[in-house]
Amino acid sequence: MLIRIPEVLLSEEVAHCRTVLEAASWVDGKVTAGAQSREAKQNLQIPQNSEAARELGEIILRRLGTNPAFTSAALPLRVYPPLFNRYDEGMHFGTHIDNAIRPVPGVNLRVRTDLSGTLFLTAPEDYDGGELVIEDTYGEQRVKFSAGDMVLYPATSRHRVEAVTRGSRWCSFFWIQSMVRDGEARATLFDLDTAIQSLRAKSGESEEAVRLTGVYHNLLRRWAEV
Ligand SMILES: O=C(O)CCC(=O)C(=O)O
Ligand SMILES: [Fe+2]
Repeated sequence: MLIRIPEVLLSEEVAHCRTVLEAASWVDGKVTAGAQSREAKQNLQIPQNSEAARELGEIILRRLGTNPAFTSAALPLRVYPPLFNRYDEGMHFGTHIDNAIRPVPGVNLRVRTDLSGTLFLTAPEDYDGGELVIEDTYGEQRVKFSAGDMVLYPATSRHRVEAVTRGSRWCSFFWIQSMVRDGEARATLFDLDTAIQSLRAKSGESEEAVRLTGVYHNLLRRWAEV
């Protein structure tokens, strides 16, 4: 399941990110790649331990923490500190799969990558190419969202970033360990939660809405690891 989460960052926050990133130093993206993806990866990143990554990562984590769509879709237990990449003209990232386990630098913590996220920091009209292509069970999905929006997709999917042919594509990317490891169970909970929210919006509180909310929490209790 691939989900678009609109307006994770407001336009002034995107602008702030870009200003900070413009002044940051960029290094070869291979520094955080696994053995296979290292061969496929050709982009730039800012170092994980830089002040810029820390400051912007905190802004993004704060926003995600209060985003109802992200919370409902990801049911996050841990979010990997956001990283920042860019693809200038000719850069791309060939087909790969993200590492299953990522140690968080500087702390004794590992994140199991259940979900991958890309948060777009460049408006789609400012570059050509650069689509994130995700191999879903329904076929290939080509993703290029507005600046401030993010895509959340199963980290089990093979994916690639097409070569940029004009301009430069800037993003933040990170991984999420979900409280609900199984993707189908997570998708069922997301569907149920979405239906309950829409039922409440249409008809207010009702006996049925209360019962369904109970079902949601009882399933979550069965399936969640915290
Ligand atoms: O740039 C992107 O959207 C995805 C980056 C990616 O797949 C990765 O770093 O593993
Ligand atoms: Fe990836």
